[in-house]
Amino acid sequence: MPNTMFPIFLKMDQIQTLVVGGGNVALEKASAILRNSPSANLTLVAPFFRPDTIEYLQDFPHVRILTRGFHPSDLEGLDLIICATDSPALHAEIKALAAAQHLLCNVADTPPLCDFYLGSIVQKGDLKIAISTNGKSPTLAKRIRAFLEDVIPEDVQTSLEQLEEARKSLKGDFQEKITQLNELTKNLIFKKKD
Ligand SMILES: C[C@@]1(CC(=O)O)C2=NC(=C\c3[nH]c(c(CCC(=O)O)c3CC(=O)O)Cc3[nH]c(c(CC(=O)O)c3CCC(=O)O)/C=C3\N/C(=C\2)[C@@H](CCC(=O)O)[C@]3(C)CC(=O)O)/[C@H]1CCC(=O)O
Ligand SMILES: NC(=O)c1ccc[n+]([C@@H]2O[C@H](COP(=O)([O-])OP(=O)(O)OC[C@H]3O[C@@H](n4cnc5c(N)ncnc54)[C@H](O)[C@@H]3O)[C@@H](O)[C@H]2O)c1
Repeated sequence: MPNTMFPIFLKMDQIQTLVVGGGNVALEKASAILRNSPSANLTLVAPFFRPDTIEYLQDFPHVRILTRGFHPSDLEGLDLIICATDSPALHAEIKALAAAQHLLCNVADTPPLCDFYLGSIVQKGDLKIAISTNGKSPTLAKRIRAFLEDVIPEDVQTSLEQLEEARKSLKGDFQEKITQLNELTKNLIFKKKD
């Protein structure tokens, strides 16, 4: 069965996200979000925060840190929730509550409880590529990210900005614009080897 998941790119400053947990895995997931979306509306709730987590979050003063156990009322007003505690029982409880409220839920170490997976993300300026292995090997996803980071030219941002300008200034109907943009980008980044 191929990977049937549907990737989307979320505007994290327009939705509310909660990470439950304050340890290593919570830091991994919170930093994955903030690396991509520094202005994400993010809250973390946990009775105990590891020093590394607190230190990382100091650069993001708008992120709310609640130093207490998870409470079901924490789900009010949320759009996304990521479970990253050391309690599988709590994760199962949160997943059930989230499903009842149509909230999208990720349970970091339990794929069957996830409505969505985090991807490995390549970022070069405005270009962003998300990689998934269908949960089969996050390590391979990481390797493919490193490979793409290496082969995608640093000046891809310049090309993107030029294309944005061209896109705005092109005249003609929709089909003509597509033809012109296809022509402009024909030899831009990757040229098939003969
Ligand atoms: C991509 C990335 C995004 C991120 O987290 O930011 C991500 N995991 C990353 C790294 C990573 N995670 C783990 C290792 C240790 C080595 C290994 O196990 O391979 C490493 C490698 C490392 O850290 O070097 C442990 C692990 N992860 C999951 C399980 C449970 C299981 O598989 O059953 C276990 C075992 C826990 C245990 O042992 O108990 C599950 C998931 N991890 C996913 C995403 C989702 C599937 C993505 C996909 O479709 O590929 C999914 C399904 C759910 C989710 O978490 O969203 C990020 C790479 C970022 C980057 O560097 O680019
Ligand atoms: N550290 C890793 O990279 C890693 C790798 C594979 C698997 N795991 C598993 O993932 C789980 C989490 O690992 P970790 O290293 O992040 O653990 P951790 O001890 O660093 O963090 C656990 C966090 O869960 C919080 N927590 C506990 N009860 C809570 C509650 N009721 N409400 C809110 N938060 C609560 C704790 O306060 C703490 O912040 C563990 O079960 C671990 O075995 C971790």
